[in-house]
Amino acid sequence: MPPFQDHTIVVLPGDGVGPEVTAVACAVLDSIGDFYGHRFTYQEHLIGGAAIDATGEPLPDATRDACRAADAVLLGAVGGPKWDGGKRRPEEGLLAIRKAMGLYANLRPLQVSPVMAHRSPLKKEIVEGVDLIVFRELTGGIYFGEKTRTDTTASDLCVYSVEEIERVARAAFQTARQRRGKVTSVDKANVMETSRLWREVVTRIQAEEYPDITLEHALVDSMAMHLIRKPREYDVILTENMFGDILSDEISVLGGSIGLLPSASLGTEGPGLFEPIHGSAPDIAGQDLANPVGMVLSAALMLRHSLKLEDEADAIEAAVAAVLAAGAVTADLGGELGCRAAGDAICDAIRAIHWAAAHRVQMHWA
Ligand SMILES: NC(=O)C1=CN([C@@H]2O[C@H](COP(=O)(O)OP(=O)(O)OC[C@H]3O[C@@H](n4cnc5c(N)ncnc54)[C@H](O)[C@@H]3O)[C@@H](O)[C@H]2O)C=CC1
Ligand SMILES: CC(C)CC(=O)C(=O)O
Ligand SMILES: [Mg+2]
Repeated sequence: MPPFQDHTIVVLPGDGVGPEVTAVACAVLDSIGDFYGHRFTYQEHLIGGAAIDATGEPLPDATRDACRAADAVLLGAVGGPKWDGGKRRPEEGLLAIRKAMGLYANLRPLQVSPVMAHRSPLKKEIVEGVDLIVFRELTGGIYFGEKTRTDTTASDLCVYSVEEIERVARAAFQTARQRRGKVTSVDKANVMETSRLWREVVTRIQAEEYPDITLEHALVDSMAMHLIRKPREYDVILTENMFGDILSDEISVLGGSIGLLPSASLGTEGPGLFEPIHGSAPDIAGQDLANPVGMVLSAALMLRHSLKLEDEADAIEAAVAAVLAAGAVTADLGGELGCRAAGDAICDAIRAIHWAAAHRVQMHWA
């Protein structure tokens, strides 16, 4: 047996279902570590509402410093009604950690297998075989612009620089090169100046650096409709912060539940941050009802992108596919398992897959 390789993972459970799903992801990582020779050390830190309660701040300095020094960061979710109307908001902590770590590209992949298509509320023939990835710009746009408020008015400023658009566009085009070679850039260039700049920059980057990639532009309102009517036509979807936030929740319906979708937030250097696309789900928090799959698949993305452990990431994805096919699922997908039991099923599948592989090797040698 080779010596264990050590990896330090900062875990930010956050609020609501966050602690439930991050606990499952860590258990799945431990199962993978047992078979592939890795020892994951988890450093838990506060963020969001839990951090406000403990320190008054949604992103304490200790959390920010630990994230910057980690090999990678796993995050559950933040927010909830408890903090609505408060002086500080949990969501500020999430925006601040993304900015502090320079995570400008948020990747939200979706592949709809036949078994997922069967559980989707949309027609099977529309969703089966969907294989797309959203590249959402993550540290610019209206979420980060100046905010003002008087008794009678409120405003949120939307700002994008050429450089912010160029770097996320390059990331999307690079990925398209390894996929089916098509990028759909989504904006609102018929109305918004930031979208006109977005379209000009994306068009130039494609012409100058990625002439082999097919680029099409779509307006966000009709795109919301096309994604439900003909989702198989899309490969890489490139868009700004708020549009990407909204469209990726929409496409989660294609796969049957928002609880299934993972994400990777990446910058040019330094550790990535990995989180499911869903929020803190206060309506089901604390009841062992959350689907942990989006969080577990985020851990797989962490292995692939930050730790460069491709086989280990593949093994988690294979185990998740096996449990979904076996119907070992939570209530959002019509199943009877709780969050913890769904996690146990994934760990069991990892053991079964590993045992079968080892057994085949022995039989081959015999
Ligand atoms: N990344 C983050 O931390 C995010 C945080 N939020 C915050 O979360 C709070 C709740 O926001 P909502 O709009 O309700 O969005 P949400 O994503 O938390 O929940 C929307 C619906 O999906 C369900 N759902 C979400 N995750 C699920 C899972 N893993 N398994 C099964 N069902 C799941 C919920 O029960 C709810 O019915 C808000 O405070 C919001 O600001 C929202 C989005 C992202
Ligand atoms: C809660 C937010 C800051 C953003 C959000 O909804 C997301 O990143 O999915
Ligand atoms: Mg969102």
